[in-house]
Amino acid sequence: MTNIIEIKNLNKTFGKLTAVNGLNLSIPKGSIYGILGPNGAGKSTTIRMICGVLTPTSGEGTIDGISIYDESEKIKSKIGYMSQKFSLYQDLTVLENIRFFASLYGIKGKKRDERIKQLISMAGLNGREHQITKNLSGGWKQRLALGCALVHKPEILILDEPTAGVDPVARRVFWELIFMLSKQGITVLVTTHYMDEAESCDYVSFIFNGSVIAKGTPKELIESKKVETLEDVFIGYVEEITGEKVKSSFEEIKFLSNNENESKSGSENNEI
Ligand SMILES: Nc1ncnc2c1ncn2[C@@H]1O[C@H](COP(=O)(O)OP(=O)(O)OP(=O)(O)O)[C@@H](O)[C@H]1O
Repeated sequence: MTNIIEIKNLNKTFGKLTAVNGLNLSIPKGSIYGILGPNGAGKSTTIRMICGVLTPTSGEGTIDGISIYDESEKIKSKIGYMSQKFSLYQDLTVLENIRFFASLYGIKGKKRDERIKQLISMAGLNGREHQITKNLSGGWKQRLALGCALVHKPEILILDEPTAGVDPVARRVFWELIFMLSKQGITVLVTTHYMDEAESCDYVSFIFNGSVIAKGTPKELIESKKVETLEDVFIGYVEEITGEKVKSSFEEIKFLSNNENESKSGSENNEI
């Protein structure tokens, strides 16, 4: 199987902080590849280096054979990127947003109009073309952002927590779109904190402290740890590395919040 993304021993430091530390990733063409990891693990920093917008401190990386150091313009034409913030112009209409993204990639005239029609239909936005973006619900904004990310027909779609803050129905619809795009041959790289989404990926990598600590298909990972779910695998690795029981820290949180509640109700009582 050909790997469309190859990352070897990638590092990124910000001053004294090492955000990405000897990271390796091999992403097969046409796959849905999930990156999981706690907050601050280095997921977004890795993605920014893959997209060619952040220069690595050291290490190697190629996107479809193109070095991430040399030819960021060529890389950008191959990648569609969507972040959790959606990067849409809130005061523009649906159509104007897609047109704007098309103009960024130099897509004009008949080709642009045909492409916009396809994307509106793919995202299920028919009838909403002239709505102002800020009036759309989170789920519609998300699908519009996906349409904008696909306007230049990229081979790779990179999604950084694309479903953060949208409701379960919108999440399901969004993932149906991802599966459809994957069937069309697009490689999808997605970061997520949702384990059900991770289990929908062909492969996943767990990132912790800037390094990949485990990778494989969801099934392989679950079997290797002899547990029930990917969440159990994830928690197992975090416990192994930190030497701390995640369960007990949840208990501590519960204990703390109970105390907080007690003192809150106590102070309310005092006020009465
Ligand atoms: N431009 C920057 N300057 C300084 N530190 C940064 C910068 N960007 C990221 N970091 C730090 O690098 C570390 C990794 O951050 P990153 O955003 O890659 O994590 P993440 O895994 O995407 O987290 P999250 O799940 O919260 O999005 C964090 O400690 C973060 O504060």
